[in-house]
Amino acid sequence: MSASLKGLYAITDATLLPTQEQLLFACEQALLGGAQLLQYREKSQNKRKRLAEGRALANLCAAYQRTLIINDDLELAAELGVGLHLGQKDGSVEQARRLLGDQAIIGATCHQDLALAKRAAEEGASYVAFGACFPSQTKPLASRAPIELFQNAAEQIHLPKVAIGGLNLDNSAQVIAAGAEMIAVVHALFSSTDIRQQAQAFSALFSNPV
Ligand SMILES: Cc1ncc(COP(=O)(O)OP(=O)(O)O)c(N)n1
Ligand SMILES: Cc1ncsc1CCOP(=O)(O)O
Repeated sequence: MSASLKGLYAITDATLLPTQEQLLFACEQALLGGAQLLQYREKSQNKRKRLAEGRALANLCAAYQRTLIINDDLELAAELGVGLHLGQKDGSVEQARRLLGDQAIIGATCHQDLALAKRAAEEGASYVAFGACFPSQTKPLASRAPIELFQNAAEQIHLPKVAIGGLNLDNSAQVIAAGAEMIAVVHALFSSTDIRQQAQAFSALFSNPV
């Protein structure tokens, strides 16, 4: 299945979605609302829980022909046969590419650093992620990336660029206009009382740029 690396990138959060039932319901709503990528971001060390939830999300994504991305955990991504997102301390993109194969979607955190993005591209990343664009409730200590970075990146990095951090319906349009192909959202999506409708509203920003 070839993934579309343009649009809304939904990222789960265990505080907002503590049970597997809530997780699956919320993620299905996000997919129904048009999320193109879904990332399972689960920081617990409970391997059994991570495997069970990861497997359930992989099945859900397969049913909707969307791609699941596992945050940080190459072993779990390989076991499920899905994509992977790596932070700078989570292992090398090159090694992940060797293990997961040519078709896997592999993303890399590049903070606000174009040199990191160039290296990720050379190592075989599918997308690069910059942020935090705005103050983030989910990750308050995340370093900040200026919006202008996306304009500079457009000339130098020939991969889809994902924006993350504090993105909501009021501030995402300017990041898309600056050149981000995807916006990755946790709080403004999964804290919504109507996740499907919220996902639709985020997705519409890509078809109706302001
Ligand atoms: C799409 C996307 N971009 C950046 C991150 C941050 O990843 P990382 O640096 O590994 O930090 P944690 O998410 O592990 O706190 C991401 N998860 N997804
Ligand atoms: C994982 C991560 N990395 C930088 S900001 C962030 C959290 C994004 O969550 P939110 O959309 O709630 O700000």
